[in-house]
Amino acid sequence: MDGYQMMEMLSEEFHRICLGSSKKRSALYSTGCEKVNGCTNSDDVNVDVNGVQEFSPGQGQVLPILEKVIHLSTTVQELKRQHSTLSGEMSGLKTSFFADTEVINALQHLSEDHERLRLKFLKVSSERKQLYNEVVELKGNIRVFCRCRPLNMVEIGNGLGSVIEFDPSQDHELQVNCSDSSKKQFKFDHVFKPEDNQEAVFAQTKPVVVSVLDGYNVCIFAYGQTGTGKTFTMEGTEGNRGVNYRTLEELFRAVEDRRGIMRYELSVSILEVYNEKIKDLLVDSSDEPPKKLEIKQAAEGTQEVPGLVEIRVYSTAEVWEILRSGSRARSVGSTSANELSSRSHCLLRVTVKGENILDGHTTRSHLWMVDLAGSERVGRIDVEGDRLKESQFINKSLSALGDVISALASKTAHVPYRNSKLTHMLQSSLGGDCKTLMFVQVSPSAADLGETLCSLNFASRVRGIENGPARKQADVSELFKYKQMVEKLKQEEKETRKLQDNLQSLQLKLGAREHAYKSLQEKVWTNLLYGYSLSTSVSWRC
Ligand SMILES: Nc1ncnc2c1ncn2[C@@H]1O[C@H](COP(=O)(O)OP(=O)(O)OP(=O)(O)O)[C@@H](O)[C@H]1O
Repeated sequence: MDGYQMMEMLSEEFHRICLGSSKKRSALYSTGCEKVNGCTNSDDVNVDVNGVQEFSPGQGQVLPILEKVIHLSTTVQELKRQHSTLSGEMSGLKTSFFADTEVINALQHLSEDHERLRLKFLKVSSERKQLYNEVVELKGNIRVFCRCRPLNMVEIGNGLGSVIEFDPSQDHELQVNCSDSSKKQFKFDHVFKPEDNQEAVFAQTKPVVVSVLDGYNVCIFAYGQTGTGKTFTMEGTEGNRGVNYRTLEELFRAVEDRRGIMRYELSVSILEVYNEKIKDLLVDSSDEPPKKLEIKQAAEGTQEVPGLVEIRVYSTAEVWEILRSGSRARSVGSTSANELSSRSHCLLRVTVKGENILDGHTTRSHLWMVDLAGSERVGRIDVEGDRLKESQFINKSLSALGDVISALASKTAHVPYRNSKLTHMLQSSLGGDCKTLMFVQVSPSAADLGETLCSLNFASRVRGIENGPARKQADVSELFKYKQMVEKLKQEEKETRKLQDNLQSLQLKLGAREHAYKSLQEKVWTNLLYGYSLSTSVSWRC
């Protein structure tokens, strides 16, 4: 029972007792009713002239009533005292609250500042996005990196030397020593030497992958002969993680960085294209035959694969396991796991849903990371039966990919996406505003010279059409200017975020004070009302 309920009960009790007492007095003095003989205990009964019995306190009850009256008077006094203390507290709080005009004014200013900064931030964000996009575009929407693996133990043991030379002053060039003693020069957007590690590779890749958070579709693929390091570059190993894992790690980092401004949802799918059939690598197909997956055109013009598993990911910790399980499923059912892996295209798709908290703008974009099938020519492998069929499918899809990239780079009206499952699936992420990055992987071994030249020629065609030397020359100074602008905008973005945090904490403080004030006010009013009614009742009844 709380204080108010107790007061209420006491008030009723008091009222009942007083009413009984007053009725008794009236009966005694105005109607002349007589006390019934023999009724001497405390529950005396009076009988009026009409024979109606009425409860009335006898002499033995007067004392308890008086005691109760005294007790109630004390309670009322106590309540009055509490009320006056609370009133005092309330008026003190009222004074301090309203006297604190500085805080109120500061909050008003902050509120205005917040609105101004919010608008500025939206403008700056959209400029940043635009500039960032321009920077990536200036570098080329289709970019080609070349990575050369080190000679392996077998090659060294066989006394094979490297046919590839790197000029230390040229990050973008390599030279191949041909068998006829001639030299062939190749130029790419970046060349990674055998000693370049996974960090160095990702440092160059990062600007492209982050575009997916701004709503751009991105496609990265590793192309090259079997054993040249496509899987090493894309997947890597537990202690030497590749582009796939590092990309997700970077995306989580950037998502955290943009918290409070953008809300993101990241999910991953892993699939394989083998002999022009799509297989979901995140489905356990050991129990039942795998579901047939097809590419469908969605209403908004994007390509979707209905039924493809998408796993929502929240942190890098769970990503590695998902990537490993996808990779394990890739080799299931193969008599020679490594060979099958090189005969299929493995695709990791990251779907990013973004929402700008400030203006409600939403985006949905895909980032594809593709470990392509080995590009070696049919002549070098077994050309009978299933292997011949596999090789034909691989050749067909790789040349379809080459055709698509060439068509995009030369801006022809028709882009032949539908010539293979691979290019059809990647349609929404190749061309237009999308960023494409190709890793051409090569072996330095003299034994692989022919394949190395084939891969480098293919990659040069992909790159050459898009980035003519004249355009690249003109872009360098512009690029520098844009880089500086992007840095400045990033700084402004940081400051805006800091101000927003300050405003938020001030708003919280104000809310807490308002709440305390309101609850105190309520308490005072309730006490005032109950105390007043009780005191009135007591003084009136007494
Ligand atoms: N840059 C590198 N540094 C060190 N080791 C490398 C590098 N690139 C490749 N390797 C090693 O070479 C071997 C073959 O690499 P990997 O399996 O990645 O080639 P691949 O092109 O994906 O082959 P496949 O087409 O069969 O899938 C692996 O043992 C890998 O660790």
